Order: sequence, then C-alpha cells, then structure tokens
Amino acid sequence: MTAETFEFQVEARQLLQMMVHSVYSNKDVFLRELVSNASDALDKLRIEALRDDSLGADVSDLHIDIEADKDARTLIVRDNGIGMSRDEVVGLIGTIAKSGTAEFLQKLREAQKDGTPDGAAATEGLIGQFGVGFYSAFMVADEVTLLTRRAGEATGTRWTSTGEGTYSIETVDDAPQGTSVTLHLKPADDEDRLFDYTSPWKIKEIIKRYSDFITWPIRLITAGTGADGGEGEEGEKGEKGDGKPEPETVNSRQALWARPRSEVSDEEYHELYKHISHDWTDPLETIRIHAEGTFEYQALLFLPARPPQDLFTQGGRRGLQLYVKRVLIMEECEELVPPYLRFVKGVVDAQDLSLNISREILQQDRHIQLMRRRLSKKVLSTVKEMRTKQPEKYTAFWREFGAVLKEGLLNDFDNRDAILAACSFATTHDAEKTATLAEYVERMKEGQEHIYYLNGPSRAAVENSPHMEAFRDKGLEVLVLTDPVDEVWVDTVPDFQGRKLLSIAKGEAELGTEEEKEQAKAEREQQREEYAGLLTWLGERLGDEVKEVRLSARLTSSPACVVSDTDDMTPALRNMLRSMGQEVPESKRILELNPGHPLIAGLRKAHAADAADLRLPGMAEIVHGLALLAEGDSPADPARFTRLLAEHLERTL
Ligand SMILES: Nc1ncnc2c1ncn2[C@@H]1O[C@H](COP(=O)(O)OP(=O)(O)OP(=O)(O)O)[C@@H](O)[C@H]1O
Repeated sequence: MTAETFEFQVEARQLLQMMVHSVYSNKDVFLRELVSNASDALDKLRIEALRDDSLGADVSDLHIDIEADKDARTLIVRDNGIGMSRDEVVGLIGTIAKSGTAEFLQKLREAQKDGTPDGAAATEGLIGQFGVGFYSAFMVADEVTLLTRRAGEATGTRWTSTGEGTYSIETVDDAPQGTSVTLHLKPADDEDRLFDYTSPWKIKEIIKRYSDFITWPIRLITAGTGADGGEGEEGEKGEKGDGKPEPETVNSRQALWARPRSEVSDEEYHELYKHISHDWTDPLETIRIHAEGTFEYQALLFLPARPPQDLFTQGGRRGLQLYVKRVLIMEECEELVPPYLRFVKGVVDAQDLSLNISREILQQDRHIQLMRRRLSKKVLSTVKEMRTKQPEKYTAFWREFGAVLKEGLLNDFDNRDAILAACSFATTHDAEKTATLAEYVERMKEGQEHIYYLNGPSRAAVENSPHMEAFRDKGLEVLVLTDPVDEVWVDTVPDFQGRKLLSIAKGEAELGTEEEKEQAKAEREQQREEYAGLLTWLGERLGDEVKEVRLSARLTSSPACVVSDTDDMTPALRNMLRSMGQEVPESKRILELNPGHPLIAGLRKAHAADAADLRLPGMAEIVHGLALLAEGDSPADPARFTRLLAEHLERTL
C-alpha cells in the first residue's frame, strides 16, 4: 500500500520544531516517555482483556523490548500492548489534543525570545509543566517510525516523520499487535548531552533511574559490533542457539509501594509520580499508606507541585490508579478520592477486590468507600502538618490548590473539621501570611465574639471597602476572602470552636467591649431620634431599591454603605448562582448612613428645615449611588446618577 503524506496540525508542528532543535537539556527523558507509553499500552490491553473476552489478544507474555543497534544507529522501543488504530495514530500523534497547548506555546515563545540563561531555564520549566511525551523522541532522532496494530484489528499502520512539518502514513498487513517506535538516532554529541543511546550501559542507566518500578519486564536486546551488554556484565547475557542475542531484563519490576519505605528513594517515588500523572515536575509531597487488618491495601499518593491544565475543566483526568494485588485494573478510579481532592494523584493496591469489578459496583462498594474516607483524612492531615512543619511547601500548595480544597466544605460534612484545619485564609492581621481559624480565634480581642470576614474580588477591594472602616479603627482582624468558592462555603460553616462566622457586610455591626457597646447603643438611640424624620423619608423615597435605611456603627469615614440582611445572599453570590443558571429571588439591601459624616449631618439639617426642599430627592439618590460605588457596584442608572451629581456639584461653585 502506498503511503499518504499529511501535514502536522499547527501546534504539533511548533512543538516538534522545538524538539528537533532541542530546547530541553536533559535528552535522556525521551526513553522514559516511550517506555511510559509502552507500559500504559500494556496496562490498557490487560484491562481491556479483563473486560472483553472476545478481544482475542494474547496477554500471557506482555513486555517491553528495547532493541539497540550500534551499527545501524537505531533504537527500537517495542511493546505488545493495546496498539493504535489508524485513526488513533492520526488523532493522537499527528495532533495535540491537550488543553492549554496554545497558551503553553505562547509562553514558551516568550521565554525563548529572551535568549538569556534565565530564559532557557524558563523554557525548560515550561516543558516540564506541559510534558511532550512521544514528541520528545525528536530530541534524539532525525527520523521516527511508528508501527502499530490495535488489538482486535486485522491491519496495522506505519507512521513516519522527520519532525519537519509532515508525516506519512500507510496501512500495513503484517504488523504484529502492539507498537514499535524506531528511532534513527542523531550522531552522539556529548557536549550537547546527546549521548550514545545505543550503548547498553546508557540504556540501563536511564531505565534504572526513570523506569525501574514499571512492573512489566523491560528487556534489552543489543545488536551490532561492540554490543557488549554493558560494563562488566558480559556474563549475564548469552546468545540463543540461532545466533540472536538473548534479551536481558533490565528493570527490577518491583512495585514501589510493596517495597520497604527505607529502601525507596525520593527520586524513585518522583519517577512513579511522573509516570502516572504525565507531569514532568517533581511532586510536592509523597504520602504512603499501609492499611492492615481485614481489608488490606497500600496506597501511594502524591500532591503535585503545579495544578494540571484540566483542574477546572469538566471531564478532566481524575482519580487514582486502582490495582488489585499488583494488577492494574482501573486507570482513573474517581471513586477513591472526593472531587475536592481531585488534584491528588497516585496508586491504590488492594488485596481483596475482584479483578473485574465494574464501575457501578465500585460506586457502592463498602471497601472503596472506607478507602476513600481514610485516604481523604490522610491527605487532609498531611496538608495540616505541612503548614506547621514545612510552611513554604504549604504556601505553595495552598496557592495552587486552596480554592479546590475549600470546595470540600460544601459537601464533605464528615470531614469538615479536618478540612477547616487544613485551610488558611488571608487576613487583615498580616498582608503576607495566611491564618488558620484557630490562629484567628487565639488572637481575638477581648469582648470579640465572632469571627469576621469580608468577601470581595481582590484583597485591595476588601481592604478599601467602607464595611472595613470601624473594624480597622478598633483593630479587629477580618478574614479577606477572595476566591469565588468563599462566597458559598461561609454559609455552610456556621461556627468554629463555638464562634460564629460573620460577614462584616451583613446585618448590624456591634463592636467593642460590653461597655463600649452599651455606650454606642445609647448614642445611637439618641441619634436615631434626631434622624427619625430623615430615615423615614429616605426609606420611602428609595423604597424601590432598598429595604431599610438605618444609621451605621461600621462607618467612620464614608458617608454611607449598603449591607445585606443577615440571612440574605450577597450580590456576588447571587450573580454566581445566576451565572450557573439557578433562579435566585431578588432581595433588597439595606442602606446605612454615617451620622458622623458632614454630608449626612447636612442632609438631616436640610430635611429638618424643609422636608419639601427640592434638592433633597436628588441628594437621596446620590447618597445611595455613592454607597453602591464604594463597594464596587454601580447605581442602577449610572447616566442619571452622573447627571444628578454634576448638577449638585455645579451649585457648589
Ligand atoms: N506505545 C503506545 N501504544 C499505544 N498507544 C500509544 C503508545 N504511545 C503513545 N500512544 C498513544 O498516543 C497518545 C499520545 O502520547 P504522548 O506520549 O504524546 O502523550 P501522553 O502520553 O498522553 O502524555 P504525555 O505528554 O504526558 O506523555 C497516548 O496518550 C496514547 O494514547
């Protein structure tokens, strides 16, 4: 059959360009990527064979072969796994389906334009975050041929490219099942860290470092002159009777979680993490769990250092790998971690589950639920501990994943206390450091009963809000909540250690010691009498927009502010629910006036002197508009507001 030639999709071409011209200094990782793909393909075949008897694939001798030929300068990585159909080859290899590719390339270009060593480091860091998988073969090869046949299909596909814009594809009749990737290696150039990848010694070193834990046999076959099986290891390999070299298994094949902790290095854990997460960056933290008793299992969990691209996209990769007695039965078992811990990656290996357990049964399985609970608790306690023992790590973690973890407060009521203990919040106490609720409570002032917070779109918006004035004056600490999820969870956590969580933009503010409160109350009583006429008149005048007009105890410098009633939703929450398509009833807000402000005092005087003063209705609207503007909202009719304000300003000239 003749080969057809295709062009790479734009993003793929750009990525390839960078691989060909090698932007990544550690080129050894190409082999890790190919072996990782081969191992995944073997896992997939076994899982599919477990589910589907009719597949007709032989799964009795699954393995990965690495064949190096020094004379031909080729390296072949071959697996007898699931393979790919022609469409899959075109879809998976010719295009890049990953979300965020365009954005990634843009950043990469910017980093490269730089041309400095810093720029180069940034480039490498970016590739580390993104991962380029199969394409990394082009760092070491000037031509790559992939021959593959999907299990259950009759014909195979050959894909060839030099990485320069096009690839060719042809259908072949006699391809073995699985995939082989043949690299025509570039000449070795040690200075460029482009080593001789046909050297058995080099290959073994790479496998040992990056892929030792792969449980499938990785077998090395060397050919060509000078292929000696590695330094000082000649005795281990021989030749078969037919003159073909005997393959040598080069990985120890031990599952990391089954080995004693003291014998596994951090680097080995990190390589396992990279294999299962497809992340190129080391994880932030590794968590080991060994559960004994009636239901035995082991787990290795990882907290990533960076969020995956699909953390907030629906249908993103979620869940843990589920093994039963060392056999991988599910790649992304979502039932093992709750959605708010969806960034956790890892492996769970259980002793007593059925090998062909279905998704439906998993969802109800008591053991799965028990594991999920235990794993969640362990992750939460690890995060909590990280905060005290490794504050920098915690800060990095919290910056990336705090907003996700807080989602747990909305639905995991069993673990609410554990989640809260892992949470920390920005606060007015210290602009640099977050605080836990426990720390907040410890610092509470004498006479302070509640935990105060204010939601807002940014720290600056919260700090400059008029609601903050009296709290700042009295030195009361306020939590600064700026994540969208903060609008919601605060309503599901009514108290902490018996202290109510109170929004300072809601209800009446009563601050200070008992004595101060008494005094303030008496003062307000008197003012209320003075202001009764104005408040009633304003209440009627603005009745369409506000539910009440009252005097404020929270303002010291602004003339007015709007607040929500204790049980009403904040406007931000209402908007959020609406944008999610929920119907939310309109609720009017409360206008609070600062009797200590000259504008309000003047308004009272003017109203007392002549309630029919023609300037008053306009002033009422202006005061209300100013209150809305102060919290970042806008008057219902901005044009009218501006006109009224301009008219009043005119008179002052
Ligand atoms: N040996 C193989 N056998 C079967 N399918 C493969 C093989 N190698 C690659 N693939 C398919 O091609 C896809 C793309 O591979 P590629 O290595 O580019 O990315 P990836 O493994 O998904 O992610 P990453 O970039 O993080 O490595 C894989 O997800 C897999 O479906």
